[in-house]
Amino acid sequence: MYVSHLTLHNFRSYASADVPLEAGVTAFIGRNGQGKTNLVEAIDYLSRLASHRVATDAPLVKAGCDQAIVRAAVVRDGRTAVLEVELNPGKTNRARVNKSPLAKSRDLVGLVRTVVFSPEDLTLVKGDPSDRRKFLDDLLVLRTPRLAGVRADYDRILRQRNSLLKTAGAARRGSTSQESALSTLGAWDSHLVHAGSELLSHRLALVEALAPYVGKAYATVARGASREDAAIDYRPSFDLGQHDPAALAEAFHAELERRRGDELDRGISLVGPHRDELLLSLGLAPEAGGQRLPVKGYASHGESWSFALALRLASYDLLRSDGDDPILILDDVFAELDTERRAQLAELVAGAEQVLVTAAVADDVPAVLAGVRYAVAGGEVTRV
Ligand SMILES: Nc1ncnc2c1ncn2[C@@H]1O[C@H](COP(=O)(O)OP(=O)(O)OP(=O)(O)O)[C@@H](O)[C@H]1O
Repeated sequence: MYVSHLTLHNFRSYASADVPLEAGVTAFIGRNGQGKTNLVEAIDYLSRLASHRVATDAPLVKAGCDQAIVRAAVVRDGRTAVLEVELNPGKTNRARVNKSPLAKSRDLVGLVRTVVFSPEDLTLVKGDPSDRRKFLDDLLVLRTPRLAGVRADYDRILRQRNSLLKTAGAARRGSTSQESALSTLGAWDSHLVHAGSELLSHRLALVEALAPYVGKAYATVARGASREDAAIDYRPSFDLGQHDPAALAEAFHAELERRRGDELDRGISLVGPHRDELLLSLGLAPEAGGQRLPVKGYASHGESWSFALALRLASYDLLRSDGDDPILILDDVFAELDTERRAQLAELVAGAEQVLVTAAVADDVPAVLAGVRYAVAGGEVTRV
């Protein structure tokens, strides 16, 4: 799949932009703050309806405007579809495919699939567990767009349940009647278990599918490493028992019952996929003891970068194994890497159907990624 045309209206720094694109490599080159990332961010936004840089839509709309539009012609198996999203911060976003409105903008998710490498990727390794859960859930939704709804439901249920726990906990401490809050809590337990077990079972399957690709990618990116060195393991917040959905739901429910007192005391939900962790580990060489150590807190800066790249490359390989080449976006990433990792990454991605690169300095883009070049300056995008 590749984007053959990108049009922006009031998106980030662009009042308007019209950029024809091709399959293969395209690099956007320009000094800092000229709007290179804004272009690739727009394409990434179409794939997930979220940005890799900000958590809300407001910063994506040009300052002083109410609405932004991102439109892209996407070619897949020789057929072109025009995808469009209208961002209306504080109001409902709207999406269209070939000018026909979709019932929900969320229905657009997955029609174009991107894998983004960016300097922020180091937080996958060094950041909080929530960064790694988000990595898993973003990938889940790209592979199974229906899960965007399950994920949103789970977050909504969690917020409602947390506020109920606060109310019921306060009533308990104040010795006032908490009966009605507790009976409502029972209903929210069922909702949480229903959405949570579905999310959990898909995450477990995803980690199992992704793990071999992570090992392979790490061995390619980190010199001298073998494919057994890098591992990912899913660490749930309760003992799962069997992994089939019914057994997961039962174990989840039982744990909620068991932790009821703690949850009321603390006024938050302590069990469920929002408390799980994706553990990243590296094996030490046999002469250094051979045991596995978590990456966070132990790995060197270079090893951490290699792991972050391996997670992105593994995502790309997994999405490809589903039968469709995702669009690769390398946003400002070469400046972060040493010459050797730069060359390795470039070689690995050079054959992808479409690779979009941003860089402040043309020389930072390895020669193997020679392709179409655009200069980005002062809001103008010019082919060079
Ligand atoms: N909502 C917005 N409205 C207007 N301008 C914005 C908005 N969001 C970001 N900008 C501007 O866009 C510019 C940043 O663009 P972008 O992140 O694409 O830069 P870049 O060319 O990738 O730079 P770098 O090489 O530093 O990463 C900044 O000047 C910023 O002020």
